[in-house]
Amino acid sequence: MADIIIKNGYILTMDPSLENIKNGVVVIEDGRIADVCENTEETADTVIDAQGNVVMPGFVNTHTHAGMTLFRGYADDLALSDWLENHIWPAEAELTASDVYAGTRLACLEMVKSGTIAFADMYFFMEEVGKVVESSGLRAALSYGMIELWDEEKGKTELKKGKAFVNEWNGKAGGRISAMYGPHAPNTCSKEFLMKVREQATVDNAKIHIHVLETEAELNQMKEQYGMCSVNMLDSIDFFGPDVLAAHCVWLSDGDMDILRNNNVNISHNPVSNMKLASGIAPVTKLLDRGANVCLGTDGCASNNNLGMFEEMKAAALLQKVDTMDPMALPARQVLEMATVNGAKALDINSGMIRNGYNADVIIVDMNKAHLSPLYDVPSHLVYSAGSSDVRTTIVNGKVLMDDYRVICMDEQNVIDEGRDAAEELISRVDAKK
Ligand SMILES: O=c1[nH]cnc2c1ncn2[C@@H]1O[C@H](CO)[C@@H](O)[C@H]1O
Ligand SMILES: [Zn+2]
Repeated sequence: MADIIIKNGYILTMDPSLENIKNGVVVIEDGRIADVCENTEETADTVIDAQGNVVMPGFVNTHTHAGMTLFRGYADDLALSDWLENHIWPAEAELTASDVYAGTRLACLEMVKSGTIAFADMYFFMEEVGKVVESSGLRAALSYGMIELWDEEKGKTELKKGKAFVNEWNGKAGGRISAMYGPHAPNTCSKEFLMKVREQATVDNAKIHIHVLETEAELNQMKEQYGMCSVNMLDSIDFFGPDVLAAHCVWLSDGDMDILRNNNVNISHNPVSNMKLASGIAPVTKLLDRGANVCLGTDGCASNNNLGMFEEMKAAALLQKVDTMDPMALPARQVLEMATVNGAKALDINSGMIRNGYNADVIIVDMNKAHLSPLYDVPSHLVYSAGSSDVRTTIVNGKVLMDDYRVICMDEQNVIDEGRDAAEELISRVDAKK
């Protein structure tokens, strides 16, 4: 007997070797997808009727600072340097472990509700993030954000903290958690420090998560300091490889794109954050044309201001169209791949497709809605018309985290209340310091 059978749904497999099934069945057993077919004789403890729904792989959000939900709407409409240096960093200086716990719970609640099954996080007090991920049932690739700022002593303690986190958390929660090294960016960490991080990551067999060329200011600073851009500098120290997740990558030359592609670097595109902070437009179409693995991320809630992947997909598609002045650029199907298949590849998890043997990380999207009728083309609706609140059911590792709009893995109202309380106290501490 199977654990879960989802029947009568439109199965959007995202598997290039398996066509979508108009009225199909997904069988889940021991955390894995055991069968994808038109009919089954199999029985299960839980049978979900997905009539009028789309059954698809859940989203992978490849760049977040989950705890920053506490700063949602706190400092908007500012330039990135002003935003970060005068508002966010002073506020983060007051953050406590319990704040990050509350903020991350709020983030995980939002992700479960909006169909995200895994996320790549870079922040502080990462043990708290680990605890929240472990109890929520989600998957995550977690990294302690190391900010060295050309201070050798600080660099040593930062790397030590990063390493302690990697050693303790890599592979935790039955493999749902992986731990990465998180050097913040090439303009906040020295070349020497980045070399040490690269070496340590190889020794520990851990991946690396880093911001790369998010702004023109970073590009200019790097040129002044090293006589070359971030990508060339990182390439000169053999930093790149398929184990690197580079967020943003907005200010790339054609040569940079070749370097990223040739080194199989995973690129997390964050269009909403890039638009909100006016960072620029990443050359996504060119990267994809080269065969680079480009996935999607929301960035933190202070620059988005939510963690919804539906919005992110739509923004990604529209932004490429207007940038290239080509309405055929980044079509719906391709942007869905970025949000699922490519994200799973970046985090090296067997998710992102509805395929036999893959992780049972499945979402059910309710299409029986006014704004989703009529329905001609499923990918088109998912990218251009659907929204986070259309997700009905979220399953991760074969466990139902949200069942028919009811969150099971946590107490929803409690998480909202505690997040709000933590934010209020945090900001009053910040104000008191002014
Ligand atoms: O868009 C961004 N660019 C650069 N840094 C960011 C962005 N969003 C958040 N952080 C910052 O990165 C650190 C994570 O450890 C935090 O300081 C967070 O505020
Ligand atoms: Zn970021």
